[in-house]
Amino acid sequence: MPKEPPKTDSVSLDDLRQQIDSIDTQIHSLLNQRASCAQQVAVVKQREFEQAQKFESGSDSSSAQQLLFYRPEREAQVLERVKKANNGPLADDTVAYIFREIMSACLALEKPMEVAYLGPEGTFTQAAALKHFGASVISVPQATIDAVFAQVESGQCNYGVVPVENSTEGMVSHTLDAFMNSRLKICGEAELRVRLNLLVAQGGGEGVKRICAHQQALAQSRRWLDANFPKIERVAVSSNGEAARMASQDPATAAIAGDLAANQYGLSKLASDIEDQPDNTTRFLVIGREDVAASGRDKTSIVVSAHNRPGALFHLLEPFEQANVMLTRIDTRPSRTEPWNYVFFMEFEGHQQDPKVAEILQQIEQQCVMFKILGSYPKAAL
Ligand SMILES: O=C(O)C(=O)C[C@]1(C(=O)O)C=C[C@@H](O)C=C1
Repeated sequence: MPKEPPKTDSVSLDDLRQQIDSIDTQIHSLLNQRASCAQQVAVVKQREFEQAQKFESGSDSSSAQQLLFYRPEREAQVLERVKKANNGPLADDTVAYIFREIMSACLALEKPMEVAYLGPEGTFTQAAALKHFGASVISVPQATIDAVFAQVESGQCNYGVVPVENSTEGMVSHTLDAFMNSRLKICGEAELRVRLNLLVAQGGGEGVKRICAHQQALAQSRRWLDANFPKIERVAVSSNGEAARMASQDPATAAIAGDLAANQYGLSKLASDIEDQPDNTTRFLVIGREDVAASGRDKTSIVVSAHNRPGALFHLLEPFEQANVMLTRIDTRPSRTEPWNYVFFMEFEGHQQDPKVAEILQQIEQQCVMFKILGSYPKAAL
């Protein structure tokens, strides 16, 4: 329940502004104290990394140490803590968004992060990347999901963001397939409420001959388009961002895209919220090269191929029931090794280091011809 605003009978506007100025001075000073702490954290991480390397070079251990500035599990814990401790009047999510940006700025002082995403600029994937990492990262557009994987694999970008499923249209099979041939790990997830607009160049709207969008956006607004523009040609293009770019250059082209793309290309809205499902949401995965430590609110994703025998799927699911662990998703994809052979993408609650989850993983591995842990990562906190 929002709190009642305090009584203001005897307070003047000047008094209140003076109070705000004084609070801002304190916030400002605290922000810089926090930033300076983060700078010291970076020095400590560097020192610990060098010590671990020295120790390793003296032993025959082959585990490659990495210097990690971005700590997804710590960020998730900070966001959960501020939400829990919040007494208002600001909403929990609002407070979390503010702290998201504070951490993003602090991390950029430790090390500027480059994050590849499925572009071009203005896509929902870019919006998801900024929502997850905050605005202080350098976001680097890529033309395809494979290119996002390649940028992170080669080390050119620190992390990547790719779409994985939509609440109206289901899974993004290309992303699941890309994991099959990749050594990258899932380091996080982000959810984005996808609000679609019909966009045209400034001052346009008359004489629209085609509506361009990614095929998912066309599918997500199909009924609205049938009702409002039944006779206008629909053209599937590589992304909504690309559709927006095309609309900005041609008054006969309208685009379906989100607010980020509308702002990016200076387009006007002919209509907003045109998605057929009012809670249309897309889920994205953050990919990186390292395993993530447990945050206390985690998920684990695996991809497996079971021995081809009766009850195979039943036996894969049984350990979850026995351990009372929530399976949050299961998808089937062709294995691409031989016809009519399938792999299962499974996602469930808990971290691979939790003894309960470790036991499940062991049981599943015993039943599989192929078994791969894609990663354990914090549940979306925003
Ligand atoms: O705690 C750390 O390891 C930090 O680097 C500090 C901090 C933060 O600003 O709170 C910044 C970046 C990390 O991703 C996590 C947290």
